[in-house]
Amino acid sequence: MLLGAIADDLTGATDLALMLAREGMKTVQVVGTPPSGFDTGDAEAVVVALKSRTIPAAEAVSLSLEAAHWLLAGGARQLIFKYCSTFDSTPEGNIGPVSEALMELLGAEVTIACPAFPANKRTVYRGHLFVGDLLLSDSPMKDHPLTPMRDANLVRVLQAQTKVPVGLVARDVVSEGPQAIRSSFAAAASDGPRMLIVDAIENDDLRAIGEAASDMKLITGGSGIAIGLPENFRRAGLIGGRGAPARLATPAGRPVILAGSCSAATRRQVAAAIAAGLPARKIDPLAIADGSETPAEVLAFIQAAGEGPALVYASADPAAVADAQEKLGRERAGSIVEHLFAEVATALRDRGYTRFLVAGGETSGAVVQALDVKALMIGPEIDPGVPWTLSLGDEAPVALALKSGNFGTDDFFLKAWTLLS
Ligand SMILES: Nc1ncnc2c1ncn2[C@@H]1O[C@H](COP(=O)(O)OP(=O)(O)O)[C@@H](O)[C@H]1O
Ligand SMILES: O=C(O)[C@@H](O)C(=O)COP(=O)(O)O
Repeated sequence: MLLGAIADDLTGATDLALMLAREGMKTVQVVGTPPSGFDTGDAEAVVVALKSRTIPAAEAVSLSLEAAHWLLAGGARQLIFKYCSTFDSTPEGNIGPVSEALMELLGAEVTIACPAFPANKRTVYRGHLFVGDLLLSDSPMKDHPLTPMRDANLVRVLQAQTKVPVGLVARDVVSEGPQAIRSSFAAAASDGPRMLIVDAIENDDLRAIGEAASDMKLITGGSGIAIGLPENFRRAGLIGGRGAPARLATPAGRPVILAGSCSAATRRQVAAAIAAGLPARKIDPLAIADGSETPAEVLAFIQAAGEGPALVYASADPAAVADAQEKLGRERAGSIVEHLFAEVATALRDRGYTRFLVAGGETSGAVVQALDVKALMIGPEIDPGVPWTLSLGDEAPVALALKSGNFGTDDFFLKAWTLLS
């Protein structure tokens, strides 16, 4: 293993693994930190998927350190801490505390923090994060059920989460290329530990940043920050050229769509699927809480829906989410939905379902944990940041498309299936 990554949620891990695979590294994604001795085969990059984005900071730090120790023991020469391209975090973290702990572990004087992912319209300019044409704080992320993002100034957001001084490498420097960027890292390091937000508005910026960071022990950011890293290993003669994208041996079996994301993109995808005539059932946290909606009923609906994919969705608009959270509490409203999806997914797998399309990072984490999937092979890209994957090491493998809430075109739930044989 050359490159080790720790991702704070499952869809984020898949997004990063796809990026590394596309850039020519043999990449495996594992779910949680595996036991020592776990075989990652000939993987050149390994991404550990955690579910640590919204848990208490101390727990996130401890899980991330455990993953880091495992990756280092496996030979990783450089670590990436992958978080969301919309910098999803709470005022307490967990981006700051985890980055700080990993810097300490690695003895890193300086690290970068760059969530830019231009293919999905996330750009950073003058330290401010844009989602398409909107500042993060004006985007639908301001209403996220678990991590509402109300400030687009990343220097300020990150500084509130860490005692390590946070600085900025602005686009003026980035556009001068790898040499200038590297000099700005060195200047920051000479002043003591630093976290640097780095501007990037296009892939060429990210490739230049990647080249400049070839010697950096820890790199943090969205999947975009990884775009230039495989080339460093290729230049050093450590990896081969870019191969053809992996083909998945898709298991025979029935398909289902489980959507727990309330993002604007997922809600559009739900609407498009319903408009196209997919059998669909909406579930509501309040109904689950009072017992009027049960996993058994949801299961019966899916099984009765026929051979094509049925859709079960909790996706709701910000007013409905706020109402559920007011009555149940933010955490319980989320976990009650996640538990239902987890239970339904397990029952479906036991009944021969093998193709799962899951929308939402936390939701995917809950489903994959329930299915007891230990590792994933990355398959064809459905849309930027979202591949089909195949569970590894299972007697009865399942195909999983784990969709980040905000990713994918409106017809994602319809078109994804065409990539499976
Ligand atoms: N109707 C709802 N009301 C409140 N919370 C909800 C509702 N539907 C889903 N949730 C919760 O919102 C969270 C969405 O997070 P996640 O699955 O990570 O989606 P995303 O990828 O969009 O961030 C999950 O915890 C999910 O259970
Ligand atoms: O970086 C991204 O945007 C994604 O990889 C990601 O982390 C998304 O998280 P969710 O929106 O919670 O799925």
